[in-house]
Amino acid sequence: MREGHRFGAIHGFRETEKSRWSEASRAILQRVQAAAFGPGQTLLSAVHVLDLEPRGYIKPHVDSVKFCGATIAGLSLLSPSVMRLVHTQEPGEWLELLLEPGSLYILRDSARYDFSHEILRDEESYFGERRVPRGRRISVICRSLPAGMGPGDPPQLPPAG
Ligand SMILES: O=C(O)CCC(=O)C(=O)O
Ligand SMILES: [Fe+2]
Repeated sequence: MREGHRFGAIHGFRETEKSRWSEASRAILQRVQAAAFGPGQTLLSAVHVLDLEPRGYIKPHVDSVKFCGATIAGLSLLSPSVMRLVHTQEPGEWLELLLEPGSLYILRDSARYDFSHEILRDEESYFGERRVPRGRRISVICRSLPAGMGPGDPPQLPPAG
């Protein structure tokens, strides 16, 4: 489906966009949104749900500025995983995040625009010396809208390949 914002970067996955949630899930999403977004930010109306199989991974990419604003907030569920950020101009500048199940990462401003993000495949899934075996991972991702776009004008994404 809609993967125009990082075309071809994700392997071994299925995904959907979801606007309707149970009351219990809405309460969690509200906590995520309160933690990640400022009052001046408008969110994409649908939340992105990505289901990555144990052998699935995400290659380095920067989400397209056409489809996503300054903030990306992702809740990781089920398997732990390692997210690596690499500066797009200075590849020697990088860092890794250990995404435990139930953890929330927030990529904002420079982390969102100046660094690529990726989820390491099982064979490369180490956090420092620590091996982080990959199982199925589900992420629930909220994004702000690009500036100047209203929530009623969802961006037209190209069809998935
Ligand atoms: O699964 C994640 O946490 C990140 C997904 C991602 O980078 C994307 O959909 O652009
Ligand atoms: Fe991304």
